[in-house]
Amino acid sequence: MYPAVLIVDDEATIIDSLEGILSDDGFEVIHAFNGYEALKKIDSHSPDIVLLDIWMPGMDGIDTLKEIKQHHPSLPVVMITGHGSIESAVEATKSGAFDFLEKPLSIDKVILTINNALNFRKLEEENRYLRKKAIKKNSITGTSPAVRKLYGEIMTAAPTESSILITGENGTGKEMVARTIHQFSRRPEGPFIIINCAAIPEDHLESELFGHEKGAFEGATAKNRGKFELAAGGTLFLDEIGDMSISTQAKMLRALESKTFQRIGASRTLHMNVRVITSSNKDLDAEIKEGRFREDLFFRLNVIPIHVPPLRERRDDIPILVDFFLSQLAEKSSAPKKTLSEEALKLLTQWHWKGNVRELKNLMERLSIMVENDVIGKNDIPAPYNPEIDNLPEIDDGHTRLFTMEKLDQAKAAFEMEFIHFRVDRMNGDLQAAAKQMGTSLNFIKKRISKS
Ligand SMILES: Nc1ncnc2c1ncn2[C@@H]1O[C@H](COP(=O)(O)OP(=O)(O)OP(=O)(O)O)[C@@H](O)[C@H]1O
Repeated sequence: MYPAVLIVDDEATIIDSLEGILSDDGFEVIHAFNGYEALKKIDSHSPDIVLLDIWMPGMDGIDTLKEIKQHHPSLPVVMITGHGSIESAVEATKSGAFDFLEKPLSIDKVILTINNALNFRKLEEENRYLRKKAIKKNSITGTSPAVRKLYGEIMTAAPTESSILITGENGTGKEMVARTIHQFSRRPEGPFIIINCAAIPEDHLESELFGHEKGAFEGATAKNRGKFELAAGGTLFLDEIGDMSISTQAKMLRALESKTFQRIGASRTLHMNVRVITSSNKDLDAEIKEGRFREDLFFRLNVIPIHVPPLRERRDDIPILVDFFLSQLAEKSSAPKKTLSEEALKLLTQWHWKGNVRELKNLMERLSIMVENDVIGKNDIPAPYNPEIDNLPEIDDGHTRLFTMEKLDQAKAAFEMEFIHFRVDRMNGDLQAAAKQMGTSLNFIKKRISKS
């Protein structure tokens, strides 16, 4: 299919000559003599690019451009201008024109500009596609009322510029929520920068956040841009904010209030252009009471609070998450997708999931590697998730000791003792029950135990 170019000009001679040149170059050409006709032709012919004369009677080029951009924001528009009309050119740029062609038109320049615009559009489309894919990959799986409520909160908060504090236990998906907010924010094309306050030594955190000049402190051998600069135009996600020291908290508050900051060792003040999202798995109210977290900073960060509930409070999501992770793993390893038997799934929906979604994700990875069958059964679920499978004791020491024995009888007896004690412990000291389980008599056990 040939790319379609819409030429909009009130001068028939310009249209004729451009039409001739572009048709010879393999473009499909459509024309319009004024802005109104152009808007109609865009709707009826869906051109790939518009060449638009800036000076036209009636609706002029700038007004037509504004209308086009309002209804077709991704359609590239190249303005055709008279020589030296700088003011109109500036206004057209502000209104979203892709480029300019100056009259008298040069054929080579026209073709080059059209191709640039078409390539740019293709790139933009690719970006949009990749972004959609990223959103899908990062999307919060789950249909429980808790997750639906969370989605609602994310969608309300995302398009604002307010600070957001995300709370929730480890592994509940706080980072994922922050990424989703960024993707649906007003700045999705901007960077999403993460800094984990707990993972960075206290004396490095300030320079990581604000950057430093060469020589600002011992070891600062080169200038370094901080995360506030790197996140410009995008979102800065401060994970585990509860671990930030009081002195860094003070600097952070100052920066957020003034919307400016300085690199360490610099005199120049930089303007801050970031959306700040923070997260914490600590109870910040308690931290404030203990004097470890500044209340004024908390209010600054907590303009919109979002709580991510633990997995045990949204067990309905477990089957969906299991299916989601198993699909993801199958895709990654190009192997057939595994499923969980009903009994196996039942076991998992009963577990308390202290490590939340991360723990579930890790278990699915482990099972998909360890289990050969396509259906993962109840017996494949390991301890401690499966109460019917014993949690084996730490036998390493005993193991070594048994293997240092030379005589088989001696090793057998030693093993027997360990085994009996272990089984009796498992039955909370109930010798009768342990004997039954082991298939021996009560007397036999008693004798053995009295020997030890
Ligand atoms: N609802 C969900 N759907 C799909 N994957 C999820 C979901 N929630 C969490 N995950 C996955 O679980 C893992 C842990 O999530 P994430 O890192 O966002 O949690 P977190 O709360 O930020 O953890 P931490 O407090 O330890 O930093 C990630 O691999 C993430 O992709």
